[in-house]
Formats: sequence, C-alpha cells, structure tokens
Amino acid sequence: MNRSINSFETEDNFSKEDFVNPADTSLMLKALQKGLVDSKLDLEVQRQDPNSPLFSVRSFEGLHLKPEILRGIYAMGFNAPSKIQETALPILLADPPQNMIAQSQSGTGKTAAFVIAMVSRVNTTLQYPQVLCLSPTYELAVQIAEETAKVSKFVPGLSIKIAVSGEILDQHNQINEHIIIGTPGKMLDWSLKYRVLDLKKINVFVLDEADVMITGQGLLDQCIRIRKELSCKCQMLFFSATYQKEIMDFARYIVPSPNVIQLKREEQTLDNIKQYYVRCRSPEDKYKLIENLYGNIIIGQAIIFCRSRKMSAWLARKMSSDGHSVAVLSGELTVEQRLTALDRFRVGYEKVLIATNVLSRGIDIEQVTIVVNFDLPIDGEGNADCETYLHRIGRTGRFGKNGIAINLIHNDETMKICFQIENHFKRSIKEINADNMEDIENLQPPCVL
Ligand SMILES: Nc1ncnc2c1ncn2[C@@H]1O[C@H](COP(=O)(O)OP(=O)(O)OP(=O)(O)O)[C@@H](O)[C@H]1O
Repeated sequence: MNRSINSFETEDNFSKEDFVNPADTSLMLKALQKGLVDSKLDLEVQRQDPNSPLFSVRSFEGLHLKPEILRGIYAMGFNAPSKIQETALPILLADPPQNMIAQSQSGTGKTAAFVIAMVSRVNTTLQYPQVLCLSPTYELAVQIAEETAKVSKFVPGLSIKIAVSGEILDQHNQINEHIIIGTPGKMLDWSLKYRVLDLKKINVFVLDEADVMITGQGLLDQCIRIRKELSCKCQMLFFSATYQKEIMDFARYIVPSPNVIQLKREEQTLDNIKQYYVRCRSPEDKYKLIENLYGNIIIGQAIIFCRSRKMSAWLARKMSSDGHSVAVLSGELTVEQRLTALDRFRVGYEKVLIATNVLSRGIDIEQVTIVVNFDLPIDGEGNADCETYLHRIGRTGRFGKNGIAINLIHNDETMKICFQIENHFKRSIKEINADNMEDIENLQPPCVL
C-alpha cells in the first residue's frame, strides 16, 4: 500500500468516523464492572438552596430510610454509601422533593443511589404507577429493574414493571405496578397511545444515561414528549457518567431548579501523562513510528486509537503480519465480542489494542503505558475534540501511575488540532523526531511492567 497520505485520508472509508452506540458502551461498562469503583475525582455540588441543612451522610442509617429498605441495602452487601451516594442521597430523599442532575464516573454507585430514592418514594397503599425510570435500551432497563428488586426485596407489596418492546399488558390493560422502568418508546405507547399509564400521577421521573438519552435524536424527542406530560410537582432526576457541555446546558433547561452534582473539572488533569507529537508524512510513516517504538522501548501494553473502522482494520492487519499480537475493538462488534477482546487484552494475550472511540470512556486497564492517537479526535466542525482526547489518553496513567501519550501528526490540519489540545489543557505536548533513535529511547515509560 504505497499511497500518499492525502489520497489515503480522503478515501471515505478511512476517514469515516466509527459509529459507536453509546448505549452499547454503557452496557459494556456495566458488564465489566464487578464491584463498586472508588471515585477518584471530587464532586462539586451546586445546591438549589445553599442554606438548606442538607448534609453528606457517612452511613446508610444517617439517611433515616424505612427499615425494610435499609435491610435490602445491607442484604446487597453495601456497608456504607459511595461518594456519589453520600452526596446525592440526602438531596434525593429530602422533603419537599428536589430535582437533581448528577454526574459521577461509571461504576461509582449512581444506579443504586436513584434506585434507593425511587423505592423510598413509593406509597404501597396506592395501586398505580408512581415512579418512572427511562433508560436507552432493554438490557439497561433490565439491570435497573434487578437492582430495584434487590433494594425493595423486604418492602411488602412493592411492585415493579419493565416497559420494553415486546412487553404486553394483561387482559385488563391495567398497570398497577408502582415502579415502571423501561425505554421511552414503550413508555410513550403505554401512556399516550394506549392510555394505560397516567403520567400525571408520576411522582419521580428518572432519566438514566441522561447524556445518551439527550444525544440520541429519536430518544430525545420521546423523552421530551413524556416530560411534557408530567406534573410540575414530579421530582426529576437525571443521572449520567458524562455530560458534554451542551448536554448539561440542555438538562438544566428541562429540569426545573436542579441541584447539580458534577465531577470537578479541574480534577480532570493530565499531570502524570507525558504528551508528545510526531510529524509523519503518511499512514505508512505513522506505522513506522509504531514499529520504532516497539523495537526500541519496552512497552507494557498500548492502546492505539484510530478514527475509522477501516483504518483500525488496516493497522491491525499490518501489525499482525509483522508479528505483533493485536486486538481490535470497533463499533461493529457486539457487546459480547467487545468484552471478549477486552478480557484478552486485560490478561495480556494481546499487547496492543487498536480501538476506535468505542474504548474512549470509563474502562480501567491498569497496565496500559502508552496511548497512541493514530488519528487525533475531532468534533463535527473539524476542531479538536478535547473531551474525547482526555478520555482516550486517560486510558494510561491510571491510579497515579505515569503514562505516555503520542499523537501522530500528518498535515497542517492535524498540527492545528494538536495545538488546540495543547492550549485547551495548558499542558505542553513536546515534539519527538521519529527518525531520531535517541528521542524514541528517551520515551522509556517510567513504570514499565
Ligand atoms: N454503597 C455501595 N457499596 C458497595 N457496592 C455498591 C454500593 N453502591 C453500588 N455498589 C455496587 O457497585 C457496582 C456499581 O454500581 P452502579 O451500577 O450503581 O454504578 P453506576 O455509577 O450506576 O455505573 P454506570 O455509570 O455504569 O451505570 C454495582 O455492582 C453495585 O451493586
């Protein structure tokens, strides 16, 4: 393959960004998490009423939950609230009910937080739906329902219904369950088309994976239609692991007077990651750099990010034929295939993982020492996508270890993007010369396995 970079890059297939279904990614993250993740970042709380005596709790007892709910929580093996739970739960359970938009990393206990709130708000003496929880996919809805069943295990008479495609109503077309968890399409069918669900009687409305819900055009329209039917007294709770700025702005617009819990931005630093860029002339040149890295420094494991499926497949073929064990992770794989690829990488069967943006968020692989941006991430307008960059290179340097990020630059445009990233994070990205062995050797990762 001896083409120039320009002909290569302009070929649609090579530059076409990989489509990544965010709901699949979320499901993958959930499947990967075997337990509670300790949040490494501080949370920032913007309370609606700064004078309210809301506090942060150190124990579940401190929340004054009904004893049967407390019993359910302890039966799940939860001893103490996680960081997001100790911050969010006093607000979630407050009277009068307060709205909330909350962000915390994946696996830090958000689901359990809103599930405890949902179960606490149900009045089991009334036989109609009082809580509505929307999630982008069937699989995620089932997981929330399972968690809700566990928390409410000892609450007599509390019932849960899953509202997803294929779910049919009983012969009386009645919904008497207290908590309804499902996808927006089905919820719209039941409430507005068949009129078996009275949205005006809903006391708590939860949007899980709020960023996915708000980003997906179809999902957003459906959520807005449901939102419009809710009573103005309904408590609104939005939860997500990430919120891009526009999404947070939009969430604030549709949730009246929200309390906002967010990761502190300044905590998202890159201090322990050394960043470099290398000028290359073509994809072959980029490839040569990767070969040089392998030939001259000891690498624990590396993740190489490409923009398109085609590019990742091309690179994987080339690396494999040169004897490297390589795994590929891109959007066309099923969640199960992605999990298998990740598991193999995690245990070290493959030293290199070539990924599109499928992997940019939330996945901890401790032994990754180098992240290579074969293609720099850009947004819809062709500018640097700094958030994705942060997520990508954050795959290395985890838990305070040191890591290296190398950005491959092949024209003025990508150079400009690299400078935009440098300016955004105010961290220098140093140039290294791909042909200078000394430069390459000096890259030695400080924490090689
Ligand atoms: N206080 C707690 N103590 C111990 N384990 C907990 C606690 N809270 C939640 N967990 C467990 O930790 C795991 C992750 O929690 P959870 O699914 O609520 O995280 P999440 O933030 O909702 O993740 P995601 O963003 O992927 O949805 C689950 O297995 C859950 O049962």
